[in-house]
Amino acid sequence: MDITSSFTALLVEDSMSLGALYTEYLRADGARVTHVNHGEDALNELKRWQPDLLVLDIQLPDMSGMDILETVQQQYPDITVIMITAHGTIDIAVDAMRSGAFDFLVKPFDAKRLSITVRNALKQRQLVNLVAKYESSLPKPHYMGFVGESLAMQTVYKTIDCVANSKASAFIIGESGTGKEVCAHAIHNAGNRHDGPFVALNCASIPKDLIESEIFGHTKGAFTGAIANRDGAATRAHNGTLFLDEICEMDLELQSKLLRFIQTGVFQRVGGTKEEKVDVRFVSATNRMPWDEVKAGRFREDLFYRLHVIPIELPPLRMRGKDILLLASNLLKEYNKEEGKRFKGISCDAKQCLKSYQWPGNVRQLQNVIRQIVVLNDGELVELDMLPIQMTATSETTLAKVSEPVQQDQSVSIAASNSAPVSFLEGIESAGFSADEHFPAVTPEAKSDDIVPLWLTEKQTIENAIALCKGNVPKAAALLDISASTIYRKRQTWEELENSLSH
Ligand SMILES: Nc1ncnc2c1ncn2[C@@H]1O[C@H](COP(=O)(O)OP(=O)(O)OP(=O)(O)O)[C@@H](O)[C@H]1O
Repeated sequence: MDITSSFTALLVEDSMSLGALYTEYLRADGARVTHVNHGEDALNELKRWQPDLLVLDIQLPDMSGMDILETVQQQYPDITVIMITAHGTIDIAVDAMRSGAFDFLVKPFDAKRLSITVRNALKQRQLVNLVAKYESSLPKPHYMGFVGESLAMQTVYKTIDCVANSKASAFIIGESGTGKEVCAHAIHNAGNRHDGPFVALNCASIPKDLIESEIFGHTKGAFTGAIANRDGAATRAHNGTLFLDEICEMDLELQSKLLRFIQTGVFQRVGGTKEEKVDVRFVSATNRMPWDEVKAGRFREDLFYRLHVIPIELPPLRMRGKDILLLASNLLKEYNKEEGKRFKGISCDAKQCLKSYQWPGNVRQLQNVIRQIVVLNDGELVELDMLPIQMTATSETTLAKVSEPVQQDQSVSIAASNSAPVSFLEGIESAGFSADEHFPAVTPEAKSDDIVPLWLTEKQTIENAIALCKGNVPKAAALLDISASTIYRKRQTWEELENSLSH
């Protein structure tokens, strides 16, 4: 609808005769007009409905028009305001324009003068609306901590916008490093709970026997080491968001306690007898296929339905097209600054390689690659030979597969078909190398004692990295191109393996 041919106006003018006259002028211009004489009445009207146009006298019997303008600017910024002023108050009218009024009219004025000002105001309003509509339809290159303007990411941003204010549980799935934690923060920050707490709990990194107390808290003496009462994540997240990362790693027994809490908002601390009630919005994430976990009996079906109300799928980086270069440029700028380097851009060859690589470790891996380039090289342009060797090898796709088993335990993780798990040797062979070129052939003389189980080799590699990083697990994880939680998970598995071997 053309706003200039039919619009609503609220006229605030204390003189009955002038009010009637201006009402006539405005009606002749196509307005549906409501006229009030007092500031208080104007504020009450604004609470009930918002006009396209507010024609506001500066001097009112009960308050200044400037006070009403201030309220309108703060609470109803979309309303276009025209001030009406007497000769003696022109300075105030100029101030009003500085405070956001569109224009002012000096009394007395005729119908034509009012009509021109109203037309201009409505045209400007129409243009502002048009620009806002156009801007909202443009791809956003940045959104709530995300960088990316691909269609796949725009869909994610739109979903987050839609669900942010809801209390419905959101369930984020995506490969490791795709930004699931960024997404959880975005849901919290974009919604009406953003002033409340955001509490994240990694279900994979907390030992099994501590996780219940981490979620629900404990009372003093509940178990050895519980020397005082302690709030859990549920209490701390009251009126905010509780982010359950790697939810599929949660112990089945605890899943049933969590289910009750999600259904009722009520829980008991470990060792406690009192029930507590909180108001929490749940956001969960996993890099596994949750339904596969349900089918395998590792994830409760009823819990799945409670948490999986709004699914949000983060696409792998290799599916995000131009976002790869957008992210790479952003990271290059950021790391340049941090490391005091002078890189200005990326060569065409290097761009090509970045675009065609499969990125099994997703954005986290891209961060590591760009960081390595910036730290290890000098120059103004990122050249092809600065990229890690596995990226520049001729068959990038296959080599990406080769690196995958080292990335993380992917036996049931989400992976596109072109990066399905392959064993290390399979990968080497399919990359066009014979396994013999890389490893001594297994001759009859080879003793079985010489062969170390793969998990032990992996354990040694990871422990070496942690030692080199002086015990800093997140740093070691970043350099190993895996998530810290993968390390914690693996530690738990090794412990279980070692226990079973020693018994
Ligand atoms: N679209 C993006 N734009 C900018 N940074 C991103 C984006 N996606 C991820 N990141 C960054 O990549 C890193 C990994 O992201 P995040 O921890 O959210 O991934 P994840 O999917 O939760 O990984 P994991 O499953 O291994 O825990 C973080 O430093 C995050 O800030």
